[in-house]
Amino acid sequence: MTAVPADLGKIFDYVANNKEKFISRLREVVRIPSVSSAPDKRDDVIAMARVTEEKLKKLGAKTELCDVGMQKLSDGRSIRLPPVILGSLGEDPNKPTILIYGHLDVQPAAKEDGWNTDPFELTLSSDGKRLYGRGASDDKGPVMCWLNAIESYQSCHIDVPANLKFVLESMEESGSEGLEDLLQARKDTFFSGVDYVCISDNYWLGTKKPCLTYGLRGICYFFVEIECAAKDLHSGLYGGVLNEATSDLIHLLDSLIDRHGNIMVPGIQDDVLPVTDEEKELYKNIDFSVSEFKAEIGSKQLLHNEDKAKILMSRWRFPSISIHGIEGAFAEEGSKTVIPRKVIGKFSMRIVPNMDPLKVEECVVKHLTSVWNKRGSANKFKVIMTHGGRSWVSDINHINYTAARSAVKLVYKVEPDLTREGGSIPITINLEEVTGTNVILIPIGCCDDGAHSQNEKIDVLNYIEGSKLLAAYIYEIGRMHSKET
Ligand SMILES: C[C@H](N)C(=O)N[C@@H](Cc1c[nH]cn1)C(=O)O
Ligand SMILES: [Zn+2]
Ligand SMILES: [Zn+2]
Repeated sequence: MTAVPADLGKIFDYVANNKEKFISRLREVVRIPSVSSAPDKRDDVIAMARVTEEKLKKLGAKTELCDVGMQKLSDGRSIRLPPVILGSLGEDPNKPTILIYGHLDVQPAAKEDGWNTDPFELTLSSDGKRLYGRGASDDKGPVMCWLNAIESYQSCHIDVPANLKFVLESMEESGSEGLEDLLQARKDTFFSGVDYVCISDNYWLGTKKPCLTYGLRGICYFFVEIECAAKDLHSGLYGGVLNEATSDLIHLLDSLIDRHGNIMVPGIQDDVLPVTDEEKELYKNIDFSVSEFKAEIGSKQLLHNEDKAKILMSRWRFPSISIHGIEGAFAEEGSKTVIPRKVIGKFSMRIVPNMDPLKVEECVVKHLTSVWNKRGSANKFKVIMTHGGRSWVSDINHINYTAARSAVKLVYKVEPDLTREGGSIPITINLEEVTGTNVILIPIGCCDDGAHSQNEKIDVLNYIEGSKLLAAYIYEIGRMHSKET
């Protein structure tokens, strides 16, 4: 392994010596419940953007809070979308320019969901190893790692060897509404002259070995709505006299996937590319333990039981459907005997290269309409795709990847695995298209961080070494770019 250059060594020491300060920085932002899917939390989402903008300004960045318009809610109301931060630090024509993307919004979280601590109060575990809180890993922790890295350069009086641009949005967890239009509008201004794009918004494949990620699945999110009455009804008085909305909905949802996880929507598999022999080879060498994976999620049996390649392919390169919930259905404690008047089923399909969200929408709407017509219920039925984002796969031979691999080796002293991921960052492919350059994902947290789940955390080690890693990535881009040009 190569030795750490002296300047980078100083930066690494600064990061290590400022661990408490950097943890406080994360604590301050976890405290803001910036849940993008909850309209009543919109002020907090906006506050989160403002607080982060101030932090960037303090580091000397030029910033702009961009208005991206209004959001139409399902109940007909409209509310303002949170602003997108565009920022830039450095404009030296002799340096490469890195565009950094991250998001400041989080998934919902409540103590009652089964959290052991307040989700919006960053809490250190008693052994001092883990930091619990919503957004600790997805994605406030990694965004703060960028700020920690920049502060470290500046405090050590070491020139940042690249110009940095930032695009920090606050609607990622809700389909990145408004961002694509902003990217198009600023294509020839803010987004021009970018040499590399870097995103830190995903996770290691395991808990011990770092990785770099070159692929993501896309996502198509659906709402299916059934209405059976003008008001909620007493099931003792009205049960047995009408088709209930929830039964109709469950019938529809059950038609989407079979017991083996096969998608039953006609046309969905048509565009999925066959697995090549070359691709099969890639899966053989990846460090992934099926038993550890099963233990982590606490599931006794997986669909593709002990087959490592099949499990990874099911997560990364085949489509899947997940049912997320039913709005309007009784879900609290106790035994309320209600017939809900209207229910909305929420499900999403993860999509893969060569699949088009519009075609997916067409297939799903056609399928559910056909199942609905066969059911012959007199209730009201509506299905809509609320957002659709494409998948993304990148070129791992680009200097962006070479620099990141070298950075991982400098910090973690291992060669990273190159992985794809089943999650979605819908704007990734747009960033690639708008800048016309390569995108890399550098994950900071571990696979067991519990993103979107109860007790989300980031390990102190990952947060601190992650701050070093991003500093080293900037350093390596600066070094390798000047050699290349
Ligand atoms: C991978 C990333 N950290 C993430 O969690 N993305 C979300 C994006 C999304 C899209 N619609 C709703 N959420 C995800 O993959 O679910
Ligand atoms: Zn995220
Ligand atoms: Zn997320």
